[in-house]
Amino acid sequence: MNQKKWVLMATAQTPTNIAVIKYWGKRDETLILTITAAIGMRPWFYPLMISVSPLIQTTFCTTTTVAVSPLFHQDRMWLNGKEMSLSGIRYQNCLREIRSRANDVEDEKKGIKIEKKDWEKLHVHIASYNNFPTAAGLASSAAGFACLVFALAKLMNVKDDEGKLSTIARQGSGSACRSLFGGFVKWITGNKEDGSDSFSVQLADEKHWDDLVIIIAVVSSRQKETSSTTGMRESVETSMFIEHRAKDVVPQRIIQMEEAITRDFPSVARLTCADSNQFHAVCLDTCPPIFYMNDTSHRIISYVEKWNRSEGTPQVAYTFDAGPNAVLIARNRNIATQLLQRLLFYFPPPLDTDLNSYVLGDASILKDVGIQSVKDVEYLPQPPGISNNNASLKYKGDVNYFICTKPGRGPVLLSDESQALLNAETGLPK
Ligand SMILES: Nc1ncnc2c1ncn2[C@@H]1O[C@H](COP(=O)(O)OP(=O)(O)OP(=O)(O)O)[C@@H](O)[C@H]1O
Ligand SMILES: C[C@@](O)(CCOP(=O)(O)OP(=O)(O)O)CC(=O)O
Repeated sequence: MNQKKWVLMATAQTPTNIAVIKYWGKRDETLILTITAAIGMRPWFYPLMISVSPLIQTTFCTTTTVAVSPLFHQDRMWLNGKEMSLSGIRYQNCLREIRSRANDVEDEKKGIKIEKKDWEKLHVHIASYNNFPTAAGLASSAAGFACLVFALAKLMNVKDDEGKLSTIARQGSGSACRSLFGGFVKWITGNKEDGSDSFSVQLADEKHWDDLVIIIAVVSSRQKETSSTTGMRESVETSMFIEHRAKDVVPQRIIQMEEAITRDFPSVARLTCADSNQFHAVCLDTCPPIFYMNDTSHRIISYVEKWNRSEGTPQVAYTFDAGPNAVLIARNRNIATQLLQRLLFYFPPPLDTDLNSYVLGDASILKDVGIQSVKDVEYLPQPPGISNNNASLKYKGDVNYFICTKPGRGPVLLSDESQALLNAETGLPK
């Protein structure tokens, strides 16, 4: 290793993912091994071109820069601008595993040569930023740990494929195991005690079903009271229902969901809604009970259920992770337009809201709905099938904002150094 004062960096971006068959319950807390398989989809990656600049932003993603330098005296991490400790077992396990797979790295332009054996002595700096609420039931740990492992793997020239990397990300957070791929991803339970057969596989990539449209209703950005880690531990300890779910329900649902992903929307919708409801029923069966959804979440469920029933076949699926925020999957753009129209009718923004901050992501759906300003929302027609008595039932301000997006891709490396979160000379946050 040459001793000049250099800093070598890599920056990656990873969208978060939503589970359509939920992971809830561990059989090993340290290695993070699940009691059931789980299937997730990658919805939250919608490139949003900002017209006045060449910047490409993404909706709901984590950006992580990792750096290595002989200047660094210890491993350090900054999350959303604040320094945090890396002493926790999850971070330590990820760092140890990835370091053990590091290879020789050479950057001829910068005159940097790191040999495989040097990695044990070198320290890393990590800066990560979530452009969405952290620890609020929007899977920040999934995007966060997947992005960290992916970025470190690139920096350290780790040759393992995404499946192998998923076993490392899994040790940061279970849901991160599914986040190394785009599209639909299955986390295989595995049987081995060391967890080596508990990894993820891609079932279908993001292009396989790209007419799906996803609308996320962010009902609350507040940090939830019971983290997923604590919640699922308490469910395993106290819920009788969780065993039935793990033994008799999820194995069949996984098989059915894999079949349905061949573009059978009604089956995907039925399975997704049923699994979300059952996961929340397990939370309720936990002692003390865990309430992740709120009245707004319940209202959204009943609107979708009524609509689906009136059509005779599901048009929209809903699913809720460990929080009140709804992820709604529409079978195509036409249905998504109707869905957004209905959502805006029931949950109009307060009058002083800028529409561009109320509907984020692919806001072009707003045009299809025929809305240009907040004022237009007031004149939206009443959704069919509601009696006039209920027409006045509007819940202004109960949804913080909506995001329109599509199935998305997996982690990507950002080659443009201006997007790095660490300074290229000091390796400290910019
Ligand atoms: N960008 C990130 N990089 C590294 N770690 C992160 C990042 N974002 C979040 N985390 C870790 O994940 C923790 C939050 O995980 P938690 O499971 O409580 O919430 P969540 O993932 O947002 O919600 P849920 O999993 O229920 O959808 C944070 O306290 C932090 O330790
Ligand atoms: C409801 C879920 O979102 C739970 C996610 O739990 P986490 O992956 O956040 O938990 P840990 O493994 O303890 O970090 C369902 C899912 O993503 O499958």
